[in-house]
Amino acid sequence: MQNILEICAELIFFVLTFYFFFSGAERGLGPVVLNYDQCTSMNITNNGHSVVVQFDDSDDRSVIQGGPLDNPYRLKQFHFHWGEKGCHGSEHTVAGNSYASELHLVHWNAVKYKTFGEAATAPDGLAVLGIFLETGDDHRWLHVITDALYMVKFKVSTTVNCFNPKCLLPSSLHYWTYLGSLTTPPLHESVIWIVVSKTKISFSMQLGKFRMLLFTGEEEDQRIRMENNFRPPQPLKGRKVRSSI
Ligand SMILES: NS(=O)(=O)c1cc(F)cc(F)c1
Ligand SMILES: [Zn+2]
Repeated sequence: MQNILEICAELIFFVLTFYFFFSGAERGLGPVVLNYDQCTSMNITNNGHSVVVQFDDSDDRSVIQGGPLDNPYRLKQFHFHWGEKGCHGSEHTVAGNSYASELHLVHWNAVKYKTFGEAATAPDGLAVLGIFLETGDDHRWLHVITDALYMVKFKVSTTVNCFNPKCLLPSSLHYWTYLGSLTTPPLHESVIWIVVSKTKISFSMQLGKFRMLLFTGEEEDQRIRMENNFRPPQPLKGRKVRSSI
């Protein structure tokens, strides 16, 4: 009887070791690598929800790869979420703490899918790099974007040439990653989230320029300020969050 129990215990130990070794739970996360071309930005748009800078994604000139990603993902656009005051405005929190704003760099899996729209509905379709913004000294390169915001106060678009968003990113990209969803409707569960742990972008006067934007168009009677365009964090519901550190 004793021998049978010992054999069962060894068998269970072997199965669990095999699972953890091959499940990837222990596999280290490598660095995330950004290869952005200097001149693929096209325009900046107030789309009535946020301010979005869109990129030419017809080829692989601007991609993100490495880390949790199995192949390169093409840069499509970046946009921001922010609050009306204080340190509320980010869509992720760290140990329960939120930040004034959060930058999202949106990429799509052009290796597996033909269009962004198709990728946006697939579980491995999108990779969004999230960077926290906090109030402090104004950021030397963010002004290239914030100086253009007056041109898109209403729901309009204007050109932006040769803006490489890599200038907004921290030097060391330590991150957390998990499988999640778009944070705005249609909320597709199609995002590999990569949230940078070290805030880099600080802004104070510049944040005020985001809060001067309007949700409404020039032709509309109402003038509604664009603020609090963030979705509060949602329950993890069993999602595994992995750390690169
Ligand atoms: N906020 S988000 O990055 O999840 C996002 C990205 C996107 F391309 C479209 C969306 F509706 C929402
Ligand atoms: Zn977003």
